[in-house]
Amino acid sequence: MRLNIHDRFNQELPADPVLTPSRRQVTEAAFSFVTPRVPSAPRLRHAVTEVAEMLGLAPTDLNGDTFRRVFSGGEVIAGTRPYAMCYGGHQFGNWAGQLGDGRAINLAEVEHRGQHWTLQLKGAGETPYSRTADGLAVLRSSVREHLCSEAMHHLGVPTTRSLCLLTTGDQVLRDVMYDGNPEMETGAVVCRVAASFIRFGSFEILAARNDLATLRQLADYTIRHHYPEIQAENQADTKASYGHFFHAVCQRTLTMIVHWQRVGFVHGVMNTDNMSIHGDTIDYGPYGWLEGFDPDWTPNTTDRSHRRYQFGNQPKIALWNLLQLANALYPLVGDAAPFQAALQEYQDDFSREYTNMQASKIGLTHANQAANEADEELISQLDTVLQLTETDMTIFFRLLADVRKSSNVSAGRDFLAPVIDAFYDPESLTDEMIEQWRAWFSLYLQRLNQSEESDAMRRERMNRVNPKYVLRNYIAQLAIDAADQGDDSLIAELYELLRDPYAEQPERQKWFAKRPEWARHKVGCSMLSCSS
Ligand SMILES: Nc1ncnc2c1ncn2[C@@H]1O[C@H](COP(=O)(O)OP(=O)(O)OP(=O)(O)O)[C@@H](O)[C@H]1O
Ligand SMILES: [Mg+2]
Repeated sequence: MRLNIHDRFNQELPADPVLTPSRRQVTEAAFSFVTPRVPSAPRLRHAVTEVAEMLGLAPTDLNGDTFRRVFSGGEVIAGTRPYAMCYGGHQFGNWAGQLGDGRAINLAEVEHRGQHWTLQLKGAGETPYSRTADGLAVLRSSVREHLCSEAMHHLGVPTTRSLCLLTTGDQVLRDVMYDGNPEMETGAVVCRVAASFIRFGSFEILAARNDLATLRQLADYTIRHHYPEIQAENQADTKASYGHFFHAVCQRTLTMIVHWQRVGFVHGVMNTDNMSIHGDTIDYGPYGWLEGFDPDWTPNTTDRSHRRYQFGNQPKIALWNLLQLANALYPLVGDAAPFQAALQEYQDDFSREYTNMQASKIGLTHANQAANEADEELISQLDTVLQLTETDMTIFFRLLADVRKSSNVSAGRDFLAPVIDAFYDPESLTDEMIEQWRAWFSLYLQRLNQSEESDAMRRERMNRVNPKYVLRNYIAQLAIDAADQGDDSLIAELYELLRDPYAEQPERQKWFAKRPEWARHKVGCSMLSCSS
């Protein structure tokens, strides 16, 4: 197994001089060197050939002993020095001080085909940032992280990738529902891959400590390697470059959030330590997928009372998080204007991009123009009717593509036939609800009939925007239950399914189904805790 190692982060930025994993505050440093824990009996459970190829690995490497040892933490790649990054963060709206990679360990950076990738193990043991926890991860949460990273990538959502999932052979104690019933679970490690794992909190911790020298070093480093176009344009004016950097992060974050809302993804813990400066989705913890279309829904039990991170709040929370990043970068510039301008632009652009995305989900085209008022009305009314009775988001939008321009909505319920499978209980639709749906469909059909486009063409366009298959909460749980019994076939099957989420895949139609009743209140299917 050969990787083209080209480390930069741990070469160019200041290191913590202490080399033990003793828990501590780490100052004037961007990271600490650490050694991954050696697992007792590592076993490869699933690997992604496509990510391996992206890194320059051969498919045959995946089955080798070296691969198993390196990506379970048992062997350090020659010439590399693994490290944990120092960062802080705002958790649920409050400043939490130093957090850092408590169980993530960066192995190395790899250069392949002109691109740089950082390899990071999650769950490979203690670091100076582990605080009161053990540095480990369990199979349950690792299956979720591994499958969802790849599913999101194939949905077209910016995300960290996942190279592989291994179990360590060690047991890990976890209290899943924080109710005083801890149990032993199977330990696991995932290898994540991203351009870098620099987070909003990486800057916040340095600003909070007023360590402007390291803050500037980190900002310069990030711009130099990850936003080189900004450096090129602002050679003579580094202050301006920090503002441009912030602007670029705002725009990438915006893109990521619009995608989340498009596919019905709820992150669950949008703390600033879980926000990537690349606009990648990072930290697949208590995330979930909207099943019934309910903007108030959050899967995270820790957030049950405040619902800060519910689906409908995600755009606003991203803005709040960006404001924290602006505060952290401000001392480097000393002028609030560029930050305010970028935040304002985020809001303006967001509302336009969001409406356009929603319009595309119902098949409207605007030939590069913003949606007009009538279309906005159509979109907002849909939001209301979707919530009349429990209606599956993914299934509804996918089936909506089957509606014909010639449909007759004047009487009866038949006009709902194309989308009827999206309703959890079609019997619960009252006459009044039917009339609301009828009103919406009449407007919708009027709008569709303003266009010359054929039903087939519109359907094709809509099916590229509305996935057929997403990693429903209960589906992930089925894969976890099987993996817990040693059977990884469902992980492999779901990985294949989710590689092509917009395709019909008739042979896998059983996964195009509403959440079954048994999963409605089952832990892991509708409620997720942060215990992972
Ligand atoms: N089992 C654990 N051992 C040590 N530290 C942990 C553990 N679980 C979480 N942490 C730390 O607690 C903080 C918040 O955790 P959070 O759940 O956001 O992250 P995470 O799931 O561990 O990781 P990441 O953000 O890297 O995906 C982070 O500093 C994280 O490293
Ligand atoms: Mg995290």
